[in-house]
Amino acid sequence: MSIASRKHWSGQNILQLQKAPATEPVSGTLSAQSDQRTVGTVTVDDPRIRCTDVNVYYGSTHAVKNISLDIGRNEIVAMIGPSGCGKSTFLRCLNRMNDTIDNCSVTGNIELDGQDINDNSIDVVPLRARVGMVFQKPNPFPKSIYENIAFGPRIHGLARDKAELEEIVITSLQKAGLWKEIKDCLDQPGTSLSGGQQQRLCIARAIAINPEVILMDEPCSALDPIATAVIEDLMNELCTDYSIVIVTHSMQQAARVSHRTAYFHLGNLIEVAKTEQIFTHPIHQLTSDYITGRIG
Ligand SMILES: Nc1ncnc2c1ncn2[C@@H]1O[C@H](COP(=O)(O)OP(=O)(O)OP(=O)(O)O)[C@@H](O)[C@H]1O
Repeated sequence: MSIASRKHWSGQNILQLQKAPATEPVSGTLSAQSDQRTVGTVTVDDPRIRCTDVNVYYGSTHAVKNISLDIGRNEIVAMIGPSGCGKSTFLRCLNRMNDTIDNCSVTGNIELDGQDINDNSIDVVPLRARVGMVFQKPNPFPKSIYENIAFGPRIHGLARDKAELEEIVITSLQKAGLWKEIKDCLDQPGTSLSGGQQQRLCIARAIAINPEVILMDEPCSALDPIATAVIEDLMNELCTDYSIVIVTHSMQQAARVSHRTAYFHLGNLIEVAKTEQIFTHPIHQLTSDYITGRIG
């Protein structure tokens, strides 16, 4: 399905809002001075992930402040906001990637299918398979295309034999929209692919270990517009099987791909709402200022 034929809003009205003169007051918004409780509904029915009162500290720096947010099943949630507002830090909480950072501590509660992911009994290796991650810069292993995909299922024991492993490799590459392009060169290094193909290889690698959620941290920032459009179309297809959380600096991208958008500012989650509403009728003054380019 192409971006144009998506069932959710495709972002046509953003520019209209961005054209508003910088001095024009935006009616019906809360003032920037009001308290920083999140505007909008942070919960959804039967969430895949439920975050409650999450705080993250780097030493004495309070980077994420008391954030509560649900991620629904088959939902794409975009996180937007100015540089340094805590989007990536919050994203990394969802599969405990912050555990790898020395002075980083996380408080609050994060549940995946009702299970506390920070509980002592949780093994982060299977957790990170269930909540996969795609990074800003494609990072294929220095191995063949085939091995990039086969490695995860092999170490997680997902295939009983070679034939099953091969089937996982093929299915994952098909789901990532890469199979037709590379089916005749599976032995070539993953690094020999173009940037956009490498990013889809990384998505296929995440898919191969049966994730429930895929986290994407600016997955298109190193890609050209055509490769970006391919990834965006792919996200639209993948959300029939997975929940997706994407951090993006591109409001147009958030508008095109996401069902809900969360606006972050200085470590706070300011507002969360259906994407169309955020970009056409934001409630909070800070959201409105960001959408209209007054802060950035
Ligand atoms: N490893 C780290 N050690 C110390 N402080 C950090 C670390 N990573 C991030 N920070 C700080 O935490 C805050 C939030 O950073 P984060 O990278 O999460 O923001 P962001 O919204 O994703 O920014 P950007 O859009 O620029 O990627 C910033 O003040 C940043 O300097």
